[in-house]
Amino acid sequence: MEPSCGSRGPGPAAAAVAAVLPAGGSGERLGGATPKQFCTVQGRPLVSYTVGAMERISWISHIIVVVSPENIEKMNSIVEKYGHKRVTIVRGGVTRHRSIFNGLKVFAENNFSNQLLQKPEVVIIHDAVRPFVEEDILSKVVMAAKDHGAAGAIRPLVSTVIASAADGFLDHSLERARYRASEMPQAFLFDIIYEAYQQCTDYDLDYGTECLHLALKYCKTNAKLVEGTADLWKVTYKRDLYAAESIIKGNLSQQVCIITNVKEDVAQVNFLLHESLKSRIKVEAVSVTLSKNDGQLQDIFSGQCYNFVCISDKKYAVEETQKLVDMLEKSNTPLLYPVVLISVHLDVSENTSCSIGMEELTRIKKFAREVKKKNILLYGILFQYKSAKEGQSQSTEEKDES
Ligand SMILES: Nc1ccn([C@@H]2O[C@H](COP(=O)(O)OP(=O)(O)OP(=O)(O)O)[C@@H](O)[C@H]2O)c(=O)n1
Ligand SMILES: O=P(O)(O)OC[C@@H](O)[C@@H](O)[C@@H](O)CO
Repeated sequence: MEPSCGSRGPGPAAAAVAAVLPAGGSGERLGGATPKQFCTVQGRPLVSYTVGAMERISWISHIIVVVSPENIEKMNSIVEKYGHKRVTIVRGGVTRHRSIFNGLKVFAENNFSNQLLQKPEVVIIHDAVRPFVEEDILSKVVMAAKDHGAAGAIRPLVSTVIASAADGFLDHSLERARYRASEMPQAFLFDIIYEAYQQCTDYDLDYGTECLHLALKYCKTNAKLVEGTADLWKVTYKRDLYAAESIIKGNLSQQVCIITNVKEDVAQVNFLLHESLKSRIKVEAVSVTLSKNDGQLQDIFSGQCYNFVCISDKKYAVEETQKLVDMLEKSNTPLLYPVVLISVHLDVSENTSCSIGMEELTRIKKFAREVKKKNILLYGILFQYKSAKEGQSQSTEEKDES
């Protein structure tokens, strides 16, 4: 009798999508006492970057992180520290397949927290140690899973695959162009992959490495293969962690948060700067009143943003800048990587003497020397505008030359 492996074909456009992130391994190939998913990059556990990547996608309703029993508390503290939402932590198994199966059960059976989550139409399965996953590939595999029942990201093989004979000599080699590396993310109609796991043998669960194979073997579902990007690789060896750190640093340097107060003309500068930067780097523009919105800024700082442009029209911008530095320090953002803080002081008045502006910049320069010891690179820019009738405008820029 054909297994009841769920219906195929296009589901409702707004159908629920959930993600299961297996994070229950011990990371033997990487070495060290800490399982690789909990190794920190820029002070933040690797798994948190992957959860964050999923959280940035609004149409993923639930994120199930599957960890070994001894790491449940650690995962809970990561979720709390980094403010992860939509996350349910589930107990892992002794193999990856068993962990994934445990993650799926939370939608189908009472899990240990007795919380039954709404069953999604489509479930994404993505290794927690593949932190560089973007919405585009996730959307592609989810749409393909809706139409075909299963889908998975693939990449060209780098090395040729060969088969060795029992005597340790070459038996044959595969024609590399005909084969692909199976990567993650993968996506499935929930009923198909859940049914497949329910029919799995212990051998499958203990020695298998391929979810797409289970859907084919037990639900006769040929997964749609989707070409993925180069950064879908899995952190497996130490070198992969170094590579991940280099990519994360590169990503951080491409993010800036523009902070202004809510006054109209300053907010206008915020808008113009955002528009001019957004085509080149990832920009977040925030208009807050520093003294009133600590919470909002704390969220930004704990969001691991590493570059800030603070635009102020206050008389003494250095006090505003000091407030930001204090909040940055309170946010426990690990300043392992230089934080760039550009303090832009807009001085729109009729009879501003340049001396006041220069005094201000000198104060900022002195402050910059102090905060540089904390790995915060502070720059001050002063924009002075004379009244329109004089038709003059001056801008002076002072950098910390120390
Ligand atoms: N019992 C297991 C084993 C692995 N995984 C997870 O499956 C993903 C991919 O597996 P792999 O790279 O093999 O991780 P490890 O098993 O930890 O690595 P190793 O084989 O080197 O020990 C990882 O996120 C890992 O945490 C899991 O959830 N449960
Ligand atoms: O075998 P490992 O546990 O190292 O990693 C799991 C990988 O096999 C898996 O993530 C992809 O190959 C896609 O199935």
